[in-house]
Amino acid sequence: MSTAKPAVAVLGSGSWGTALASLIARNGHPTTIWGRDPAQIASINQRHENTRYLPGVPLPESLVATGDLAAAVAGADLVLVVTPSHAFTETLKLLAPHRRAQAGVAWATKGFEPGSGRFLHEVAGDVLGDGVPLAIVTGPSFAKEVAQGLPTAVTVHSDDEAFALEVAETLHGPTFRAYTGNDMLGAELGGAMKNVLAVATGVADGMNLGLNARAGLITRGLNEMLRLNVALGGRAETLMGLAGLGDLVLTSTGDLSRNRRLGLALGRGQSIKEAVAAIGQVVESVQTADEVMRLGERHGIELPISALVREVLHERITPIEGLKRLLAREQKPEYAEGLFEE
Ligand SMILES: NC(=O)C1=CN([C@@H]2O[C@H](COP(=O)(O)OP(=O)(O)OC[C@H]3O[C@@H](n4cnc5c(N)ncnc54)[C@H](OP(=O)(O)O)[C@@H]3O)[C@@H](O)[C@H]2O)C=CC1
Ligand SMILES: O=C(CO)COP(=O)(O)O
Repeated sequence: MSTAKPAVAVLGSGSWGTALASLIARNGHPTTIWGRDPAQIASINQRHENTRYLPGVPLPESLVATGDLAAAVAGADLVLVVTPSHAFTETLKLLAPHRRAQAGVAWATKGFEPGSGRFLHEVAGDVLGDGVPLAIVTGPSFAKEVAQGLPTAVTVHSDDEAFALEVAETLHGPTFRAYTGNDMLGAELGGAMKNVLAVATGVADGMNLGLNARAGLITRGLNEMLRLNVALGGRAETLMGLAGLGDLVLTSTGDLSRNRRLGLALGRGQSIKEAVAAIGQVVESVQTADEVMRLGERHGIELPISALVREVLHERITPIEGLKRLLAREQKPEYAEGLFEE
């Protein structure tokens, strides 16, 4: 009997795709990473380094990079999509005709389909059709730290328990814990919303508003996540775990976060254009803030912090005006009635 581990194709060769591909290759899986930039592909194959997105971090020699998506997925038992949310639908459409019939599809992208606001599991179900095992990988995980082998815990959610376990097993290793769950909606909502909320704490810290303000924003941000999640049918416990609270704390407090850094820059008076250009990588909140607010409006859920982040990101109000509006809100009970009842 063969003991070969399942082959994995990772689609997207930015910082997170490269870090996950490196982890999976180190776990002994034949691993191919697909990207669209020939310079990155050559650098991964020849120097075993992604000089653009993870400079200075050695990658395993067994990791193969290619610019040919069909070739990347031809032998794959599992496909992991790690492109930004704006490229998610397009990447799945490229994948669909080449995916092996038995290969399940997971993704580590955080956000919604821009414009439609659809959840990524809805997009995946639509593009790939029924019967394809789907899973989301999410949780507090900076690419750089994972690539450096620092301890990390994530969670894998799927409606298909066996597939969640398969994906978790592929990722799980000596310094990387992968938990499992079956609340795709809640897990996706947490990963998307924390990016928006991290901008708010970044703005407050950029304005030197202090540690009390930071803790208040994180906690009230969590409350926004919980209320929207419950209205959408997600489970509160998912948001109290790695996919929600865990990632919210990491992204709101860790300066490796691009969304936090965007907030810091805005709080210090930089324009959004300057700040995004200086970061030079994907900053998901810029699109996600609109989609979160559309979801809130559709379901009648008030999201004061997310709303102000959206206004600041569109430069319709300044951070100072945003702060004044938040502080001027009426006094109210901390929790909406029935929030934790299912
Ligand atoms: N970095 C992190 O720590 C984490 C990131 N994530 C999530 O992972 C996703 C990817 O982010 P991340 O890797 O960090 O982003 P990066 O900014 O590091 O890299 C983005 C990558 O996406 C590629 N890309 C952009 N548009 C397309 C497209 N249309 N088709 C194919 N590839 C494309 C870029 O290619 P090119 O260079 O050619 O533009 C680049 O390789 C995001 O949703 C993010 O929220 C989740 C957890 C951790
Ligand atoms: O999702 C992340 C960590 O879990 C990365 O956050 P940023 O996209 O803000 O860098």
